[in-house]
Amino acid sequence: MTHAAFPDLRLRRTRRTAWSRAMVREHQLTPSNLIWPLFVCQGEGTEEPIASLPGVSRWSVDRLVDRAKDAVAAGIPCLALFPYTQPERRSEDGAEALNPDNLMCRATAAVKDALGDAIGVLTDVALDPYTSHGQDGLIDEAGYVLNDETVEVLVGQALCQARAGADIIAPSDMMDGRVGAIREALEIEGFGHVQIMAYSAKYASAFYGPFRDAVGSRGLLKGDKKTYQMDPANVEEALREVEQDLAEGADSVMVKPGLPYLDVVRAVKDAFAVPVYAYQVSGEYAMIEAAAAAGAGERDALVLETLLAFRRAGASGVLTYHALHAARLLGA
Ligand SMILES: NCc1[nH]cc(CCC(=O)O)c1CC(=O)O
Ligand SMILES: [Mg+2]
Repeated sequence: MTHAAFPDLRLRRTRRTAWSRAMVREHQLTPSNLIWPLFVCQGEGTEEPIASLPGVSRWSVDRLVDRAKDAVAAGIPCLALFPYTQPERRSEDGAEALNPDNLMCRATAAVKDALGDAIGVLTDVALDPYTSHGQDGLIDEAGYVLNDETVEVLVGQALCQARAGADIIAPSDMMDGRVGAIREALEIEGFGHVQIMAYSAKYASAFYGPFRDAVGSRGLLKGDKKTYQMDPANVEEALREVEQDLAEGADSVMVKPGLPYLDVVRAVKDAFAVPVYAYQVSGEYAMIEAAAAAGAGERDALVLETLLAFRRAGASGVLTYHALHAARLLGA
């Protein structure tokens, strides 16, 4: 019923003041929704800026611990660690992933030694930072990534990370069956408490470029990852991937990239009552930074709006290179 002069529905009424907007806000973003991905490099006192990710650097283990302390102070509950492996330690079979003294293991142990349970450490399981060909697994003569042979190595990599103190193992390789194999090995080896966050719906995306610079695999990678990462056209297949990883023992699942795949986040959240995470990946970060640098948008507002969008889509949390900045904005 509408009167000539008075609409009977005034949705603007509750938007009039900040206090009122706060009262009717449907979704919240807090620092506890953020996971901060950090890159680790060799050395001491070292910071190596990454050109394609302005504002993001690789840190030597000692300086990584300082970043972890920053995260704790800002209320971030978890870090995700990625190594830049020295070229001479990369090989066809990625054996460095199994070295208990590799950069990832040393970084994980250092953060855990310094901070204990004040912060969680999530470690990435996949071979691309360690292989001389940049693929996430072992390849045959034709360059095809072998599934079952790769899973065996990933199990060893996961155990290596768990022994170093990893709290959450995050397989990002997209091999079939790796979650179950890793879960079983963790149980047998006494790591029943270690979580698995599965990169379940990981797409073969054009948004990973700066990450490959950060871990040093961009120049090495020949071809693409389309025989294991998902086709951006598919969403039903994402649900099947998630279903399988949950059946195999994943504690939480991830959709990656983030913003272009919010529909997938929502579909997964609606279909399964589990924690769903999204990865706002390197190319998304770079887009926001480029927009801000070009004066096309205001950085802080772009960061907070995009992160809130993940919450609206149903994500429990977001992996984002803006985590520290966002957490500080939210805490202010
Ligand atoms: N296992 C590889 C891995 N783990 C996380 C990212 C990308 C993250 C980002 O772009 O921020 C990738 C890249 C890839 O699949 O090539
Ligand atoms: Mg799968």
